[in-house]
Amino acid sequence: MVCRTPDAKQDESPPPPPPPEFDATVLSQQRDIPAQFIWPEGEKPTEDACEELPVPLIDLAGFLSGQPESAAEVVRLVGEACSSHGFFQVINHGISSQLLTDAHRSVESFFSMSLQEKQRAQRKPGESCGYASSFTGRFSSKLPWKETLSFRFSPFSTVVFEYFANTLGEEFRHFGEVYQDYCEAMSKLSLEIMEVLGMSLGVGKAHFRDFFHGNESIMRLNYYPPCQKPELTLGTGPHCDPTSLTILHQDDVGGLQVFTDGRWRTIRPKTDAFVVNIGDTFMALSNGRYKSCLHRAVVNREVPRKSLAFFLCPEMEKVVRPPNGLVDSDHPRVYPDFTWSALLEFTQKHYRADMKTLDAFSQWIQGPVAI
Ligand SMILES: C=C1C[C@]23C[C@H]1CC[C@H]2[C@]1(C)CCC[C@@](C)(C(=O)O)[C@H]1[C@@H]3C(=O)O
Ligand SMILES: O=C(O)CCC(=O)C(=O)O
Ligand SMILES: [Fe+2]
Repeated sequence: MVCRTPDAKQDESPPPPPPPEFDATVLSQQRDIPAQFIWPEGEKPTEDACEELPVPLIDLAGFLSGQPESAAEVVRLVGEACSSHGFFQVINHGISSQLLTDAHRSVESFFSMSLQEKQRAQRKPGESCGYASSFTGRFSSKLPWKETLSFRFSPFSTVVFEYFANTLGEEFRHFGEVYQDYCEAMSKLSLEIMEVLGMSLGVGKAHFRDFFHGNESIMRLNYYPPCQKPELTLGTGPHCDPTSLTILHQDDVGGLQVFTDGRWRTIRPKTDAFVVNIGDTFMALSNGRYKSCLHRAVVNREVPRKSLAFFLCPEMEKVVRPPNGLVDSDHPRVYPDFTWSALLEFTQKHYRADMKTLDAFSQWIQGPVAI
């Protein structure tokens, strides 16, 4: 593979020095926010974005219990949503409300710890897992107003449980238990959704479920502290998820916005629903039929916001290629073969994920070095 460096994407002029640290307890109180957190004019939050985006609310009960008529309706609604913007919500998904409550409580207790304690899990440069207080060491401008804790999940292992016990210590055992259970439930739900996606694309129930059977996924806890200048910054900047399928649960605060039909609109939180969206890797697997859509998260002056994101990803070295049924003379291949390990490395080392990640990556893996 011949690699070339993608075009410089930011920081054309020398940026001011980054703030030493994003200590939420200090920064949330400040009337003025450091320059590195101020986003450019065209990317700042817009007031009209509070309008609600109508995304289908899909009741999975009938599909999960094998009722053919409900299943057909689920398949139709999911297919429609994924062909237009790739976002939908699911209810009656089989995840217990107790597990969700525990998962949100644990987010609260983790991020309420002192910066020093959280930094025991500090994310290392070039790695996608660990604790990050904003991305002060990683990017030098357009910093997100958030803290995150990310870790890997793979079925048939206790990798999440071990991560908490080994990285943070025995006293974090309980977090490990909660998130091991949560990730197992998310992986199961994502494979069920893969059945729906396979049926809606006409390649059969098993194709994508089998493809993701041994997934190597990422779980991310997002914590957005209050900000005294929310109109100047973003919690998560505009991006399409490079991963395959995202299952998001947001608390009742609100802040998720999606860009469709030329404008930003909000997906309001619903306690009993998960927000599901197609990521770039699934867009490639569907040969461009299903859309990975631009979204972001805004912050507010008053209260912290929490969200739990499970990013379904294929096994690292599995070739991402659409099934034969989705490729023909009317539908030639849109993206080259690639592995998730290469795309992940691209987003961690060479390119800051945005709305063009997949196109930039496709060029990068195919293109010769430009001299
Ligand atoms: C593989 C990943 C990279 C990011 C985390 C997962 C899936 C989504 C990506 C991300 C959230 C997209 C927005 C920008 C980003 C830098 C962020 O704000 O967190 C992205 C993640 C990352 O690179 O850490
Ligand atoms: O917190 C949210 O609502 C969205 C977060 C997000 O898009 C992400 O982590 O990829
Ligand atoms: Fe996202």
